[in-house]
Amino acid sequence: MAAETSANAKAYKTAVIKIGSNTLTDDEGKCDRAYLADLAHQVARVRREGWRVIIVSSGAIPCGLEALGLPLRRPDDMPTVQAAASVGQRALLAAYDQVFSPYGMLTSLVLLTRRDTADRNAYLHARDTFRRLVELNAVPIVNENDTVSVEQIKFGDNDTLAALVACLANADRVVILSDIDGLYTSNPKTDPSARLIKRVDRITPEILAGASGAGSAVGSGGMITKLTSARVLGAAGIPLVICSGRAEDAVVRSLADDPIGTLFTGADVPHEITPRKLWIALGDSVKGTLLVDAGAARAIVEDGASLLAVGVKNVEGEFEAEDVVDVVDEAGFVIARGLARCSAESMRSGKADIAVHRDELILFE
Ligand SMILES: Nc1ncnc2c1ncn2[C@@H]1O[C@H](COP(=O)(O)OP(=O)(O)O)[C@@H](O)[C@H]1O
Ligand SMILES: N[C@@H](CCC(=O)OP(=O)(O)O)C(=O)O
Repeated sequence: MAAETSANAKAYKTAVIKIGSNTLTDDEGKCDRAYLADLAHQVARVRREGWRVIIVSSGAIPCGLEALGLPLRRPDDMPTVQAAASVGQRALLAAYDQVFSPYGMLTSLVLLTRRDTADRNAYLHARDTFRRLVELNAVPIVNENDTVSVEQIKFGDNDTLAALVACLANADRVVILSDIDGLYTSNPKTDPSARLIKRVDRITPEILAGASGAGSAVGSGGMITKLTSARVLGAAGIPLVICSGRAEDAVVRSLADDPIGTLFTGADVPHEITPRKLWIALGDSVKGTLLVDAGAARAIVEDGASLLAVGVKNVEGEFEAEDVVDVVDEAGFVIARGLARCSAESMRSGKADIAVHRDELILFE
């Protein structure tokens, strides 16, 4: 496959396609090779239409359990989970290779933990590598490095990882292939009156209130992590489609603007998301919450100002300076995420001046 030069780097669009474990496995919980073959066919089609594709694939753990002949449900002990991920990641990549190579598509493997994008240098390396892989026309298969991930450096779900990869790769669209056919007004598995929402221009408090966690023993994150990812992608101006991975031609339709699932349109005027801001948004875990008054909320959202401590009405959680905190408005809606300039204790004691500097604040609104 010929490598492209950077001179024609804009001749294609980049899609990040995230495939959940439920989508990738059959009813018994085994890797569904027929499904992967259909996926490869679809990827080959969209590539002919000018898309370059990065796949964020779950499924290492179930595929490892299958290969090891272990019961096909998530083990309780971490060493078995991590060993299964190690065996399964290899098996999964072999399965991808088998279905992609007949189309002349070359796969690559990228396994990440939070640590790999945690400092600016590591982040920039990851960004450059993704962009180069896409330029070289490879199909990167990305997953969390479950074999070495421990709690402190875990993304924990591939929805977050997909959003991070999309921002790193400067993607034009993200598709989440899920076990559900889109975002509903509430979880349809527990609420029969839930309705599918076909288009979302803004993620409102009502939409967030209707989202809950994973709906199966295999999936992780559920709709909550998808919506957090959607907000970051929205701020970056990257549209997202969430649809059923099992719907016919799901990938082709999602990239062809043929209505399917739920489309999150993203901001018309994207915020500039610097590497540091992206890391704040997705790279670290949130340690506390700052509830701000209406004036402070307006100042940060409308004027792009820093968050001053006088505007913070309540500080929740115990955090130190440089920890990640959510900024919520008086209704409890998360409007931004940022790095605390000082500890929770100093904010409560009124000693602080700036609570979060604007260069370290990512706005979701
Ligand atoms: N508002 C909602 N709309 C749709 N699904 C929801 C909602 N709230 C929670 N869910 C749950 O999220 C699940 C999808 O996420 P998840 O379990 O992580 O699977 P996957 O990895 O296949 O995407 C759905 O099966 C559903 O049970
Ligand atoms: N990294 C794990 C999957 C984690 C995950 O997010 O799963 P899912 O919610 O099914 O997309 C694996 O490869 O099995």
